[in-house]
Order: sequence, then structure tokens, then C-alpha cells
Amino acid sequence: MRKHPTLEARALTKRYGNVLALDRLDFAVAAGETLCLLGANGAGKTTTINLFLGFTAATSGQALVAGHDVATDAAAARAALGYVAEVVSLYPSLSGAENLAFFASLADRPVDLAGRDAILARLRFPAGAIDRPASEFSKGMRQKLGLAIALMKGAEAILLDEPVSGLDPAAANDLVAVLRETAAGGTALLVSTHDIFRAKDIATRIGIMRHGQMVDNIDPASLTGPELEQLYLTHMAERAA
Ligand SMILES: Nc1ncnc2c1ncn2[C@@H]1O[C@H](COP(=O)(O)OP(=O)(O)OP(=O)(O)O)[C@@H](O)[C@H]1O
Repeated sequence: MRKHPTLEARALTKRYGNVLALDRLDFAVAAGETLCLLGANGAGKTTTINLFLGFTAATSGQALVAGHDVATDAAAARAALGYVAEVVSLYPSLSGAENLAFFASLADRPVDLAGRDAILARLRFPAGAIDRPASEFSKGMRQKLGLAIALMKGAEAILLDEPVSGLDPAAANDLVAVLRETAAGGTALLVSTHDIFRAKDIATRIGIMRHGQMVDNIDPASLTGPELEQLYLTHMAERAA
């Protein structure tokens, strides 16, 4: 059965003055899939995420979330979307629970404690820590709370900017496992990263970006880590040539 994409970029193009940040980008991410965007600084990863979030408008082309065009159907697109920033913003003096309740109220979702606790358990958020002030949370815990906010909202797609950067290896491994389980639960994930090896662990597809284009779209299972690294370096060398 053909899966309808939860996230879709159709000839998505963004120009900042003379800079062509995104150049007719096409991709689709279905429920249960994770697309990792890999690319050097300036390749267009963050611009892609910002266009889906509606932070900036496309010059041409479309960004669709659950079939809703971000430009013309912004509220419906946003309702289907979750976002986990590189540094998840929380109110430091509020507890994790109070932060979750606040963000759930913004999304117009009443807090269902049983549902919340099931999500926290799924994300392996440390038991009991949810009642501590957010200022005490590690980066990994903040990422998990960001994911919990998105899941409590019922987001069909979650965008993550550099989710494993700055995590120690154990926390990164844990988050990778959590992301895989989240996708397996039926959410579509779009992840921007510089980390080739983590991308291989997280992704069902890897898109290599260069100059605002996706120059390769790889099944990570088809390559070993070193093969993927070599392919990536070849694409980057082409850039320099
Ligand atoms: N607000 C802006 N105004 C002008 N140019 C911008 C703006 N945002 C991004 N750009 C340019 O668009 C291009 C793509 O940038 P983008 O931030 O999307 O890349 P990236 O792949 O996310 O890089 P990084 O890995 O450094 O985050 C770059 O040339 C960048 O300088």
C-alpha cells in the first residue's frame, strides 16, 4: 500500500538576496520514516526546517505537513508539527511537569497525566525527575522533554535540529534509541545533523545536501559507516572543486 507522505518538499526554493539557500528541493517523509539531512555549514538544512515551521516564507515551491501547505494552511500545518530545537527552551524555574502542562495548554491539549506518564516512560525520562526544576535538566533530558511536548501535542511529524550535538556518548546512544522508537510509533521525523555516524543509526533515509540541493538520497542500510563517510567526503570535495 502506498504511504502518503507526512512531510513533503516540492521544488522548495528559498532565496536570501543573492544567496540561493534552497534550490528546488524535493523529498517526502512518510509516517514511521526518519529523513536525516546531512551537509556542511550553509548547505540549507536549517533553512529547510525553518520553511516547514513557517518561520520564513518560501520563494517558490511548497512545504506540506500532513497534506497542508505551510504557506496557505499554516494553522493546520503547525498543528500537525512538533519541533525540537538544538537547545530546547524551557522555563528554568518551573518543574518539568509544569513546563509540559504549560506547553500542552499552548497546543490546546489538556494534560492527561496517564498519557503524559506513558510518553515519558516511552522516552525513558528518568523516573521522578519530572517534578524537579528544568534548570537542573541535562541536555539529553531537555531533548526528551522537547519530544514529549511534541508527542503530547499529537504531532504527526517532528523536526529536530542537531539533536545529538553536545550529548555525551551514552546520552547520544539513548536519544538515538528513543528517536528510532518514536519513528517506529508512526511519527515522521526530519533531522538536521552534521554527524554521519549518528545519522546512519537514526535515519531510514539520508539526504546529503549541498548548495541548497539534495545531491544524494541514501538508504543507510546499504552502506557501512566508512562507506557513507567516504561518499559524503566525495560530495563535499565536489563542492570545493
Ligand atoms: N536569514 C538569512 N539571511 C541571509 N542568508 C541566510 C539567512 N539564513 C540562511 N542564509 C544563508 O542560506 C544558506 C543556507 O543556510 P542554512 O543555515 O540553511 O545552512 P545549514 O545547512 O543549516 O548550515 P549549518 O550547518 O551551519 O546550520 C547559507 O548560505 C546561509 O548563509
